[in-house]
Amino acid sequence: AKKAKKPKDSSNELAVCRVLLADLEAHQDAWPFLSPVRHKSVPGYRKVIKKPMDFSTIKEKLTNNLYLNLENFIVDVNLVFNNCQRFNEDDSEIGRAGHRMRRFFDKRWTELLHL
Ligand SMILES: Cc1ncccc1N[C@@H](C)c1ccc2c(c1)OCCCO2
Repeated sequence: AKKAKKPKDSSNELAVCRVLLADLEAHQDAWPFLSPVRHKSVPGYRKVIKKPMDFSTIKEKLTNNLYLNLENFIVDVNLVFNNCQRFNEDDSEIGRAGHRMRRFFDKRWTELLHL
């Protein structure tokens, strides 16, 4: 027989987003991602990265209710990490920080969702 699917409780999704963002910002490897990349100090960035994203911009969007659900929030967090992988060598300070932050995020949100 078909297993009854658990009803999705979306009421606390935005609270989960706030917890996840606070954890990302507090991480020791978050430093490259805390504020927007200033294209004047990073030559070529504006040309290569079409959709810049960073944790302070995500916080702003969360505060202004621009995320309708957890999915939209996760899309922006992954944009931070995908931009990082596109622009930075894997074997670089920022590249390594990006990989460590992505691993941390993936682990953290699956923990929170499996409570
Ligand atoms: C996430 C990311 N990807 C590619 C380039 C930079 C960044 N992050 C920005 C915030 C940054 C980090 C380190 C920096 C930097 C700027 O200023 C230029 C001088 C070196 O120090």
